[in-house]
Amino acid sequence: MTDYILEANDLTKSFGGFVAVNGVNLRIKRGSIHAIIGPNGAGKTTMFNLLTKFITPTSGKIMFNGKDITNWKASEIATKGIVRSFQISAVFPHLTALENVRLSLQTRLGVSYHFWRSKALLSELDAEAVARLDQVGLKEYAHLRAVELPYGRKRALEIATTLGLEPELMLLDEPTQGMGTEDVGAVTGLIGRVREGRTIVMVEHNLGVVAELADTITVLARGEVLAEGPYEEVSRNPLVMEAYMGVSAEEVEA
Ligand SMILES: Nc1ncnc2c1ncn2[C@@H]1O[C@H](COP(=O)(O)OP(=O)(O)OP(=O)(O)O)[C@@H](O)[C@H]1O
Repeated sequence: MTDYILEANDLTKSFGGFVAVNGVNLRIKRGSIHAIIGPNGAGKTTMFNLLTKFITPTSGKIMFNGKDITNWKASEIATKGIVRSFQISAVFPHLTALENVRLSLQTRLGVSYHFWRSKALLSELDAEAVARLDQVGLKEYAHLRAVELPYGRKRALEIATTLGLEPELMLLDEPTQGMGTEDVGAVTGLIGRVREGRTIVMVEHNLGVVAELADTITVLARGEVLAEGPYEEVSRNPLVMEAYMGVSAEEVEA
């Protein structure tokens, strides 16, 4: 098995004449947390959508565990161990936290349509769902409907439903977006806890979160890789500072 769970080779995506991602090479090390950052319009979301197969690349290749998955469908990858966190709206608002997690477990086990046949299976699923909720600090919220949960807890629920699918590779799209300091801390801690035994790729704007969690950071700018490395290294890179602050690399160095 290769050291890299996911690799993008010369990945390009054009929308009409506009090149949003341009010849990007990316290697995600097994067991790591890898963050993709960059200023607005850098191509992060496009890259994320390419890696999770929501959109098809114009050219280039994506390899997962050494297998070419470039032409796989989004629906196929989930059953192969790659799970993308869903937007909050995808957590069913009127189901309870427990029911939401149970649904993800049913999806994993392929029992969506006949789960009602077995009471034993249902209680087994319930026990596992409670364990997942406990893992993300939501056990005592199990019987609240998702809509009743505060924002940060909804994100935790979203992560619990993602975990329910037992992903080998978890892709998180801005996990702390729109959160207050307290929730950011809670979700950062949570990601740190659930990383055990898996690889996490995340697009994240909050550099504090990235500094705390990421082993490797890829900085995108104008659709290309500007820098890559650990936080201490990329945060001192004048090209990165320039991209973020809009001053020239020479000015930054001066
Ligand atoms: N479907 C599309 N059609 C045309 N242009 C697109 C499309 N999707 C993205 N783009 C363009 O590609 C560029 C990169 O967009 P993308 O959303 O990937 O950037 P981003 O780094 O995620 O930005 P942000 O931080 O603002 O979310 C932008 O200029 C955007 O306008």
